[in-house]
Amino acid sequence: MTSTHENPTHYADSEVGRLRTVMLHRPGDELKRLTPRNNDRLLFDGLPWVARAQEEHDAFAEALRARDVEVLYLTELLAETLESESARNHAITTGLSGLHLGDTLRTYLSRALRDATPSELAGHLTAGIRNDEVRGGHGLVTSLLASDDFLVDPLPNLLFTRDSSVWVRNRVAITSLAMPARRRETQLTELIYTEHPRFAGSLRIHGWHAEHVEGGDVLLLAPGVIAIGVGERTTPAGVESLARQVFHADLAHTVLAVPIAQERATMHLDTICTLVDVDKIVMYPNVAHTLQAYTVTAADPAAGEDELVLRVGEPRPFLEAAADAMGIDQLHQIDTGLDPVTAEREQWDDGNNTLALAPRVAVAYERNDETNARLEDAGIEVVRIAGSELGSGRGGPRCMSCPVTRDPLPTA
Ligand SMILES: NC(=O)NCCC[C@H](N)C(=O)O
Repeated sequence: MTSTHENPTHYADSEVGRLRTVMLHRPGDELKRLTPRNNDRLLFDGLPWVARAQEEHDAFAEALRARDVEVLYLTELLAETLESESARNHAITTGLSGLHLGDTLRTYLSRALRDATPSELAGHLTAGIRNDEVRGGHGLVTSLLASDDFLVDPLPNLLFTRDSSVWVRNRVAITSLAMPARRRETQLTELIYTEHPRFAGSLRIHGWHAEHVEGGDVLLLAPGVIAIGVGERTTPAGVESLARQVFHADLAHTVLAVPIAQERATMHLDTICTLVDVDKIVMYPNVAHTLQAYTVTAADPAAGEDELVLRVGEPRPFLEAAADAMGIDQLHQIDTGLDPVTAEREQWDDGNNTLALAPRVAVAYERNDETNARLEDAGIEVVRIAGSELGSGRGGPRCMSCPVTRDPLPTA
């Protein structure tokens, strides 16, 4: 294993503590699977020019390394994980569990994948397997499926590592993705966190089979305070479940459940707002005044009961509820764009989706001129990256990064 060392500390208690280690996924062959007929189902708005997307992503990774951030690549971690035989067996069994395969084809593919090298297997699990790529083993299912049907779906949204796992203090939450096109991603992140030596012994919360929670909805507003968007992806039951777990493990004292419109433009809370300082948030102004939050805290279990009781407040304006929970006078809002149309365009282009590298330093797509100018006016250093091709999957710097280690912020 060359790219990683064993058992370092993994920890994140905020959005803005100095970023030390991040997991990215360099876009690969899975993006070459996108066609005009499957891109909607696979949650891409267009067909990215893959080589350019890779260049843009390499520049993103380089900008992080230039700030002394350790970059881990999901595919490298996966290939290293698959060196273990138990991990290979598990990955093959779960990867081929779809009922559309049938027993004959499943057995054939399973034998073929057992002969693959770890990096070939990682490639098949991420780029998928098309019917016409199967040589031999022909049976009823392969004959009846169309030649370009996928036997194992590609995972083009692996690019958005934010969504498939979240570190909350020293625990990692394996999320449970709502959209069928993304569900298999968390089988891979779970495998990495279970079997890769770097993560051996990591404590866990949640799981891919649990209520839907996506990482893009989870914002670590401050140590002990977590905002969770509830909308197209994370469900009310998902928030309840995660809140219970973070309280039970003493990872947070307050969860803010934040309803967001169930639309593609606002698929996750981090498409609407992200923190750029301990008390500054870049936010889509068209929703800022209507965004509400339910403040959730834990009460002691009733006598004779084990289960934590969740105390749920009345809905309040999000910015007020957040400032109260964070113990600050005000959470200052920096608007995306100057007028509603620019704001709508820049929100769509992930202007709100920044990745903080430290308090007052954030990575942002260069295309969002007005948002970036407003961030700079507010004293934020903006590290601009290109995203013309990366953006076709509808995610920005925050979506494309899973912080594994950030320096702790002092508790308020
Ligand atoms: N946190 C995020 O907003 N992630 C972006 C996910 C984009 C992806 N194409 C999706 O629809 O899930």
